[in-house]
Amino acid sequence: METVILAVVIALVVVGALSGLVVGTRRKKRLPSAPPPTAEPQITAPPAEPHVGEEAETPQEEPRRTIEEVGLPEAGTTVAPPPEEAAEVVEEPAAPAVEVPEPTAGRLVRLRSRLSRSQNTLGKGLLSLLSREHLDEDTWEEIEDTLLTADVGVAPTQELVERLRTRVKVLGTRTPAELRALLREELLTLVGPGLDRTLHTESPQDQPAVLMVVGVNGTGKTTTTGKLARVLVADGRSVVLGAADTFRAAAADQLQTWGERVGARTVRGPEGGDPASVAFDAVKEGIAEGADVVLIDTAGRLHTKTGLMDELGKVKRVVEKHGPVDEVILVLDATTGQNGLVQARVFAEVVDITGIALTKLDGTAKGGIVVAVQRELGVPVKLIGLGEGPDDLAPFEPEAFVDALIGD
Ligand SMILES: Nc1nc2c(ncn2[C@@H]2O[C@H](COP(=O)(O)OP(=O)(O)OP(=O)(O)O)[C@@H](O)[C@H]2O)c(=O)[nH]1
Repeated sequence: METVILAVVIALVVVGALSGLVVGTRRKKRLPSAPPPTAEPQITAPPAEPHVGEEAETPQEEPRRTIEEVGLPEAGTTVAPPPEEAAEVVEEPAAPAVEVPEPTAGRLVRLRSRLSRSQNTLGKGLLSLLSREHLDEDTWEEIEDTLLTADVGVAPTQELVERLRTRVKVLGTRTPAELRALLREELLTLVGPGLDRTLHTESPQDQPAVLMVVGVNGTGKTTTTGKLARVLVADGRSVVLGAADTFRAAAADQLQTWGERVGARTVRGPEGGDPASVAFDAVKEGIAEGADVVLIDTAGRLHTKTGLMDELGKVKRVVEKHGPVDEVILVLDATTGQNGLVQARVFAEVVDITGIALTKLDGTAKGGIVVAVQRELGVPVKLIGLGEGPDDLAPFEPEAFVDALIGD
């Protein structure tokens, strides 16, 4: 009986052990077929960690560099990332391409055809009148009218006609070549080949030269300031721009765009802010960064002369706290003729103009304004605008100008 009980117990133990083994194996086999982990992460991030999901889709603000933080390129060079870095800068906000402006030397050669196209009616007209067989009073009157129509001005016209009369008489017979040479010489005398047309872009002090650009809005003042920055950069100078035309926000934007194209920084203030303070800050910035030239674009509203006088006078006085202003360039639109002369007079009463930039000479036959405005102000034309292109501003060269007038 005891043996039977022992056998039963052993049998139960064996069965129990076997069934335990089978269950264990089954459990192990079930593990791989367990459901895969859900997309939801099981571990919750601490509250400070960034969330995933919707928030992850929100683009993170790229830390944008302010213009002050952007390193300026070497003047006159194109900024292109080295090839090995190109792949890394994909995420960078697109930097405006820095252009290499056309060199100033020889610009007038390229632009000369434009000058001839617009101006040669004056020269050709004079030549054909002078070539007439009989130079009677009517012809001399026509010569006078031709000069007045081209805006040469009354006094210079009379002077020129007098000199031509005398010289033609002395000449006796007139060959076309002689007449051309004579006219060229006299026109050149009238334009003033001996005037100092150097743009003073080097300060005698150890600081940037300061150039103020003044003129009535719409004459091409901001455009000329921008083009002038390119002229300077082309000549290897570093430039800071001051957007002191705070009256019109678009003027500051426009100037900044010109500056960015050649890597020049623009100092600007709030719309309607104090122009003198912007001008002051621009010079301060120019000094701080060791720039060669600071160009200040000013507002030219001619509503009241007193207002203009106050504003421009103040800008100049405030800038002069840093040192003297090296140039005050008056921008005049050549197409406005006598009106331009009136503007010139008003500005000359307000500030000491040191040079004239005559714009839009490509759009008028009245190139005689060069002579008239120089006489009016006793100041030389230093720059001429011959188109809307960024490099369509050239230093004024009397010989090239007169040659364009009389044609080849
Ligand atoms: N054809 C031609 N157009 C020019 C020349 N210079 C400037 N312009 C154009 O004249 C227009 C007026 O130029 P702006 O520079 O805006 O005039 P602004 O005097 O600064 O006037 P505000 O911006 O209102 O202060 C622009 O369309 C220029 O492209 C030039 O030499 N020839």
